[in-house]
Amino acid sequence: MALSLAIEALDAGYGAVKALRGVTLHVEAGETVALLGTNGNGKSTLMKCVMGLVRPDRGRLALSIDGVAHDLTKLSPEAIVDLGVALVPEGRRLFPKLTVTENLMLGAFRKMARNAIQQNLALVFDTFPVLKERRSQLAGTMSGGQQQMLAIARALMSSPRLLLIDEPSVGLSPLLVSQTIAKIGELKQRVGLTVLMAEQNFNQAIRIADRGYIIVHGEIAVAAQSVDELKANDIVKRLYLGGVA
Ligand SMILES: Nc1ncnc2c1ncn2[C@@H]1O[C@H](COP(=O)(O)OP(=O)(O)OP(=O)(O)O)[C@@H](O)[C@H]1O
Repeated sequence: MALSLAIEALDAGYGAVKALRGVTLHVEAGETVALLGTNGNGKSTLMKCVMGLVRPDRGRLALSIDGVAHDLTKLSPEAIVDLGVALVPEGRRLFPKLTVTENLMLGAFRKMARNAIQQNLALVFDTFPVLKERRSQLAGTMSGGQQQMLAIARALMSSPRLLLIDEPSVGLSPLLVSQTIAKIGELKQRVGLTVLMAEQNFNQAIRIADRGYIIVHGEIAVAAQSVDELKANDIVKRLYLGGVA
């Protein structure tokens, strides 16, 4: 199944707060695209728009699945999950008093066949052995890194083709950030996912990204076709690489 995402001239916000202005961005099937920006620049809002959790004021938001376009602006979050999109939210949003397995089961969706759920469970336990070892442990008692793995694994339970990952590095030590990013890269190879990852951590994100965008004050300031192009950009040098633009 070939799935791609196209966002054009998107405006979104919260009343008087204009969080996104004229955002145009695309993610092609099989790509890993980084959406880079510091706090409050609109990354989470963009992810929520794709999931149907925030309704845009203007613009186009569409998935193409095997050449058939689906307008996401009119669909419920459940219908968007049904189409093969899943979000790993910022701050994980796990259920701390539920076990690892219970959290995972909540990621599977209602209409899924029992054997598909079992297959997904086997896949995530194989990908994240620590979750298998700790499957009966309460999510809230696990380390930050393990909780991030669980949040990613839970999103995988709905068999997504497009995974949106919102700031996987938040609250993790440098080593755990590195391990989490490597795991996302590994997963991508393994399951053939398309990934849009919001990150503040430029150097970690570009380890697995094919290309990236820089978002500043709700607008796309840089759209680069490759990581090399991103690194050579003057705005990127100024913001992330300590250079003088
Ligand atoms: N529920 C909300 N109500 C009002 N304003 C909001 C809401 N959520 C976000 N905002 C504002 O929208 C803007 C974009 O926020 P957003 O969370 O999308 O940015 P971000 O780049 O993901 O940063 P962060 O990492 O802090 O989440 C900010 O000015 C923020 O204060």
